[in-house]
Amino acid sequence: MKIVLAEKVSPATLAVFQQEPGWQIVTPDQIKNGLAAELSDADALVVRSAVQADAKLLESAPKLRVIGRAGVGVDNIDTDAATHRGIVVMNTPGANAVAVAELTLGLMISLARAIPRANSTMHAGKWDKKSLQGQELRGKTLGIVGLGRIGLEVARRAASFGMNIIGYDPFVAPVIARENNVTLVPIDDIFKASDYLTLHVGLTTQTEGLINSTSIKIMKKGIRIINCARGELIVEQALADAIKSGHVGGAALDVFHQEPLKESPFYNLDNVILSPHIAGATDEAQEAIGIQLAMQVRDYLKLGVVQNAVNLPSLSHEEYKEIAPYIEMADRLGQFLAHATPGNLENIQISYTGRIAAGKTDLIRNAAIAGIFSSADGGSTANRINAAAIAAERGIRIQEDKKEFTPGGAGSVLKIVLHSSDGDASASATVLHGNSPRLLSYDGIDIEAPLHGTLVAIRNHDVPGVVGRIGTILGEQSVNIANFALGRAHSNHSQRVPHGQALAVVQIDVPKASSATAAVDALRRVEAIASVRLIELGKL
Ligand SMILES: NC(=O)c1ccc[n+]([C@@H]2O[C@H](COP(=O)([O-])OP(=O)(O)OC[C@H]3O[C@@H](n4cnc5c(N)ncnc54)[C@H](O)[C@@H]3O)[C@@H](O)[C@H]2O)c1
Ligand SMILES: O=C(O)[C@H](O)COP(=O)(O)O
Repeated sequence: MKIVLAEKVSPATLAVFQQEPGWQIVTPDQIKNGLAAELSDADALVVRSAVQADAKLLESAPKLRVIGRAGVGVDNIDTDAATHRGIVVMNTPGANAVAVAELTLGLMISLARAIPRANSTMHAGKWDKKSLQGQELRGKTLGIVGLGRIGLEVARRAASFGMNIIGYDPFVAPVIARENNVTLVPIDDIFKASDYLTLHVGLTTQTEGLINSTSIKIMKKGIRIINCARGELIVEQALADAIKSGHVGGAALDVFHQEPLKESPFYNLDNVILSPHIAGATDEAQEAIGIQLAMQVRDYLKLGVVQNAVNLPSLSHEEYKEIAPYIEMADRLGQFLAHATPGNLENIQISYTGRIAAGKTDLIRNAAIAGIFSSADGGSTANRINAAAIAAERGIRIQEDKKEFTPGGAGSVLKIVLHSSDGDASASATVLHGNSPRLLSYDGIDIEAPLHGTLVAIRNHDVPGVVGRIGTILGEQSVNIANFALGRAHSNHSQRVPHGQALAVVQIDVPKASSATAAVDALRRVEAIASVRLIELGKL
């Protein structure tokens, strides 16, 4: 495996990767011919906030499977382009929350007590005591926009200063706010009531330019604004103008539209404190982030475990372990069904029944689609990350339904129905003995067959002698049978399979048996034959 660390990460990050025998780790100082060239054979890319992992850069990384963001914000990564290419993007939520919260409190106190100016005047040999009288935080109103991991850490600390805390976050439960002494209010009330306003939201189309000339106008005179989230949340010129006019009493900014900051409307404004995007940069946070990210990237590359992905729902290690056999089963079921089904695909219907229906099913869905595509077109680039996106691009509709509880305790069953130009085809499967994928039905005929190795699916007339002849032909061709499963059509079962037909799914010990299957196909009483080879895909 080749891991490219495009930005400085803690030594602990490197140590995790270095423990893997044979893994090549490229550190930022070893990147001599540009990042794009380095990525041409890389499996993983690790970035912080400076490197722009855009669509163009990703084009130069044909083997890339994962981008690890050592931190929280992923606005420097084109996650759509990554998803399209089947690349998982993962970050380390929460690992730097305390670091950012502590700097936020530090900046609030610095604004209240003009600590930077006290320091610089002293270093200039001045004793400027008279101009340095400040205010207390106690009793002031703090408005927090974004009550996620960082926002709540800020709230807890601000409460100990005796501040009144109001917050705005449309996605937080009132109980969480209450438990952290935060009163939830509409965003305009945050602007109107806050003495201090701190931003802790990610950069999205909703949050970009949140602080602008219009929102500033309704803010309380003298408000102080702290931004340790993303520069683009603030229209910088509007804030600088409001500070110059005295409407805004001060600002402390850790993040900017352009980083590194080269020129700024905030330069030389006395009551503006600037820091170079250091809110998350503490020894403790970087150590925690580095170890967490390296382990996530390693586990994904080695085991396929997807943790803290931003382009797929996150799974804990335990959740992943539970659904991993169903992911594999879905892939094989998709392959089986697509191989055995002719026609142009229009619609894929995936039904989850039992325990799997209660959990996160995106990876199972994507694996099923990837399996279908891998059989349908040999050169498919669909994988378990991008399969649903590729289906959407191809105009293939995906329908999903879930039934958590089933009468009779049938366990977890996945059913796929392919609607194609030639009609419908369906198959269902489950996992037995912990990790053995089993076919349960095909085209409405119940059967119980292993979903691995090389399978030959044969539809024949349900009359005596056919099964024996199939066995004889395979034997004559020296094809050993590993498993022979039989099922029969019942009336009202399937329109595709008329009553009086049977299904045999034969697992054979050779990867190909063209002459044997041709001989079986030639049997007078065999209605149809489809040869299916299911490949052991391993983990992602
Ligand atoms: N300066 C730094 O070094 C630094 C370090 C870490 C994080 N950050 C930034 O801080 C941001 C917050 O980090 P976090 O770990 O708390 O993330 P988080 O995902 O835990 O919290 C973000 C919160 O914002 C809320 N939210 C989303 N849209 C909103 C909207 N329109 N209005 C109000 N709230 C909204 C979400 O519900 C969530 O609770 C990150 O996205 C990142 O950009 C900066
Ligand atoms: O989103 C984050 O985690 C912060 O912006 C930290 O960015 P950094 O890794 O470049 O310090």
